Amino acid sequence: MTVSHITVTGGGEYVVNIGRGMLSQADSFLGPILGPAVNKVLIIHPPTLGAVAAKLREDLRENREVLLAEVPDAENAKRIEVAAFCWQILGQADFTRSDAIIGLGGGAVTDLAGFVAATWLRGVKLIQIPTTVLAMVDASVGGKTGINTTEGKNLVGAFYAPHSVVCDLDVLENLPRNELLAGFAEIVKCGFIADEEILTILEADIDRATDPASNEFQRLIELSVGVKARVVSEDFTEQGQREILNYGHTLGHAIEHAERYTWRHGAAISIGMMYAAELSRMTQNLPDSVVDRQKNILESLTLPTTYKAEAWEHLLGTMKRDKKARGSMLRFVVLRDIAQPTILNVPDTSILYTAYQELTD
Ligand SMILES: NC(=O)c1ccc[n+]([C@@H]2O[C@H](COP(=O)([O-])OP(=O)(O)OC[C@H]3O[C@@H](n4cnc5c(N)ncnc54)[C@H](O)[C@@H]3O)[C@@H](O)[C@H]2O)c1
Ligand SMILES: O=C(O)C(=O)C[C@@H](O)[C@H](O)[C@H](O)COP(=O)(O)O
Ligand SMILES: [Zn+2]
Repeated sequence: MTVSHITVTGGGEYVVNIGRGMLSQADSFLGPILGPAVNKVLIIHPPTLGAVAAKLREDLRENREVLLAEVPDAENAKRIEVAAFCWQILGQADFTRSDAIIGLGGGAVTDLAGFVAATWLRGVKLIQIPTTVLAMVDASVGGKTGINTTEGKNLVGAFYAPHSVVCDLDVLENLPRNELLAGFAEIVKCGFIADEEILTILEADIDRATDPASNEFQRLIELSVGVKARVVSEDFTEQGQREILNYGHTLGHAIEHAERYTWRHGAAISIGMMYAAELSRMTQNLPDSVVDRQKNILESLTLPTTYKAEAWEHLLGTMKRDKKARGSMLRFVVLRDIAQPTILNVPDTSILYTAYQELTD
């Protein structure tokens, strides 16, 4: 079993383990990570991972009590009612501050599990076991946890770092292809905001790059986690630098809201990144070649890059609730060039509409 380790220091020091075979030796690998003081573990998981969760429970239960919380699939997990369901299980099982929560699932579950761990007794040990590409490279690392409200995406949450992250690539075996490709949107994001090697690997051979069995795939996971780890270690609570991880998310989150959370996060972010690139071309002189390069890479992953013209007013209204906004000032992450992100303050929304017109079918 070869496992690489990336250390993150934001919000406490922890390790992201990336490799294969870790879950097949769950007790010998996860036991020491949980530690001897943990008597009870709650594994929060979606229905699709019921069998994986049950196996994990069998492997871990010899030395501790293990409970399962099956939560609704995908974005339906990120609701206050679901957090309350988890709190109820923890309360009824007398979970104390020396016990632990495992988030086993995609980004929706790791966001929820993180929020539950941050809020139960004001914080219990959290181990993230991401099971989608997106959750491995992004959601499980960095400690942004949260749920949605009727008004928008991730509007309630906490910064709460995990104790450890376990990315076992073997778990991706049954991940549907469209989910796998959607996760690549965040990998592309890391390439454009911080690390051109990611783009080079994607362009060299997209089939190998997206094959979970290939070395290129593992390298992309490691490079992307590396980008995230560096950024969140510098700025855990998003006082500045961390905002670059929001490239493509201002419009992307508004699209997710407009689509009532039925779209994959990565698909919405793909369009959002094209929008940010158009804004960058208009305001930062981002070369046409970079905008075209981003479009080509996203299209090679079959990710969407255009959206409905008639949606603009609704999207603009939702973007005003973006966490980067300050008063009536919308703020966007834009690029001066590859790996040169900066913030664009937008007092006048006319420029936003002009850029949007470039995206419409
Ligand atoms: N906290 C952060 O920093 C951060 C970063 C990026 C995204 N996010 C959040 O992550 C969420 C999106 O995450 P996602 O794309 O992983 O989606 P997701 O969690 O909804 O999972 C996608 C689908 O894949 C299924 N699935 C998960 N693992 C599987 C597996 N191994 N095999 C088969 N099916 C599997 C799930 O049941 C679900 O239907 C969004 O809510 C987004 O806001 C958070
Ligand atoms: O970790 C971050 O910081 C990010 O912005 C990563 C994003 O990919 C992620 O989607 C995050 O959940 C967005 O957070 P939000 O603060 O814009 O809600
Ligand atoms: Zn994201």
